Amino acid sequence: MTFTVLITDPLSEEGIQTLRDNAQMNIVVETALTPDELELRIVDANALLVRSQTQVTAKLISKASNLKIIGRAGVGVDNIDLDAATEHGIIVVNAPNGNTNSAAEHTMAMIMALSRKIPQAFLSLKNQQWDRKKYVGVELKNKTLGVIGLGRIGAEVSYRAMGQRMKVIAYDPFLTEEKAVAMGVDYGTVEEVIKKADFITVHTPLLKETKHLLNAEAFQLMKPGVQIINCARGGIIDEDALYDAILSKKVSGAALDVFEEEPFLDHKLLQLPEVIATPHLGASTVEAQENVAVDVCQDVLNFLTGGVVSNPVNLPSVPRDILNKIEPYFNLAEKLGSFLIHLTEEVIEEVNIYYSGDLSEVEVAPLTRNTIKGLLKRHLGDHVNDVNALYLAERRGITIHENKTSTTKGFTNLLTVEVKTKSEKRSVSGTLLNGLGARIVKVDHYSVDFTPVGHILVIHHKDQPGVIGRMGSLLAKHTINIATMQVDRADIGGDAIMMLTIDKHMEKEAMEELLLLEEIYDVTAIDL
Ligand SMILES: NC(=O)C1=CN([C@@H]2O[C@H](COP(=O)(O)OP(=O)(O)OC[C@H]3O[C@@H](n4cnc5c(N)ncnc54)[C@H](O)[C@@H]3O)[C@@H](O)[C@H]2O)C=CC1
Ligand SMILES: O=C(O)C(=O)COP(=O)(O)O
Repeated sequence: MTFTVLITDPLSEEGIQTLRDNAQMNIVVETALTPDELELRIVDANALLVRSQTQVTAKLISKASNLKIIGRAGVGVDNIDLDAATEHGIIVVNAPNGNTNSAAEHTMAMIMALSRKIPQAFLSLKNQQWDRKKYVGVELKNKTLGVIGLGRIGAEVSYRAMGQRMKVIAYDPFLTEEKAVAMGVDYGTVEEVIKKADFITVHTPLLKETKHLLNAEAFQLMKPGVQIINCARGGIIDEDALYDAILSKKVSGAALDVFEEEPFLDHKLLQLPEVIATPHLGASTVEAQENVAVDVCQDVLNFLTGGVVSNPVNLPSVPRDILNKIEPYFNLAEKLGSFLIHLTEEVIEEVNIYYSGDLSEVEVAPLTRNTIKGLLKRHLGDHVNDVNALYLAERRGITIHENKTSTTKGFTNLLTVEVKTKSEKRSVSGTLLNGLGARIVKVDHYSVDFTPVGHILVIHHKDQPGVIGRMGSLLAKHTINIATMQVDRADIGGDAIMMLTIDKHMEKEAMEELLLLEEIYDVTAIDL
């Protein structure tokens, strides 16, 4: 099988080579496509690789009928419509670690260039002016740097600023006072950071909550003469408010690497002598580009060849050691879901999943996704996958509860899935037997033991002599060979169940004839 990988932003060749080395990958590099051209090219793509420039909109995703994965060679995924990708079952991966250092170094370069007006002085010198008075700067030593967003880059910038003998005060929703002390920074609320800082640098993602985080109101609270740095995302700072704050002299300088609209050739902020800027160069170093391209291409390759990805954005990331423990259960979970969905024809309102024994001690979210994937596939088809299973269930109003219990019923691990509809509750339990793989061991309250593969018949009947023989003869008449068979009953002469695995698909006609047998209440044929 060949996979088409479409690359639409410039990516380091070192990364692309990882893909080229695999004979299954057909690499198409097209870095100058218009949005209309991209809509045509996306149709054949199985993977799309981008940086910040390609806009991966919901409209584009709706045309991407063969797309399985979007790889972002970098951190920010605000150019990708994540909801649309998730809804279409497309996994999004990024490369969050490879450009941290470069982005932090660029931020420091901007702070130093800003404080000493280096770009302005250079420009003036190039214009044959030897002007020393105009370009008097300020020292960084003993000044306070306010850091908003103390993640990977924010932290690296803080350490470097401390090296310049700056004081650092930071705000991040995940920052505790203890952690701040351990890092050597002061802890503050956004308002405290904004009020106390001589330089303010933002390092958050662009989210609903961070859009225009620095707005007219925030500028009001700042120290007169404050200097502003944005090497994170355009939109975190309200550009109109920054423009006004510079004109009013509240802000004495700003260094911007990113903008609300990119790319551009003309921007009103660049008309102001207090503003220095670079065209989104934070991650533009040889090292960072190599790192992010290698990381993201490796993840794309892993995903397309059935492996596990390291940096999923629209799936919770599970550490490798935990994944190793739960991966063997993926098939069991999906099979239980696929089996159970056949036991009811009513609308499912609730799913309860019980994890017991060994399973009560591990991270089970990926197993829940596999179970729900199995459940939904019968009616929604093969486009249901790990990425969109929970989203699709939620959209259908199905509530899902995960429960961990210590009741193992003698099994070392037991996974029970129960569905509730308006009028009934159906359940199935399975286990992973050492060396024997997945087994279904309970269907509703009946004990059984069979491998959930192939053609399965679930027959509810009255416990009575002769019924098994009549059923066997009828299947023989239709040349249906029984591979395995189990019987269990509630009471002698009461309700009973037969679980059969058969060697071919059960045709409708044979089903109807089985139902004519007076002791048989219902028959469900399941192909797993
Ligand atoms: N200019 C460039 O070329 C580059 C820009 N970036 C951008 O830098 C930003 C940060 O990247 P990383 O540090 O790698 O991400 P990260 O995820 O490690 O850190 C982001 C931090 O922002 C915090 N945060 C979220 N909402 C916040 C809020 N309302 N107030 C304060 N903090 C908040 C998060 O808790 C997190 O700790 C991203 O927007 C990324 O896209 C990253 C690399 C290069
Ligand atoms: O990684 C990020 O978030 C960046 O902003 C880098 O963007 P780029 O890959 O250089 O277009």
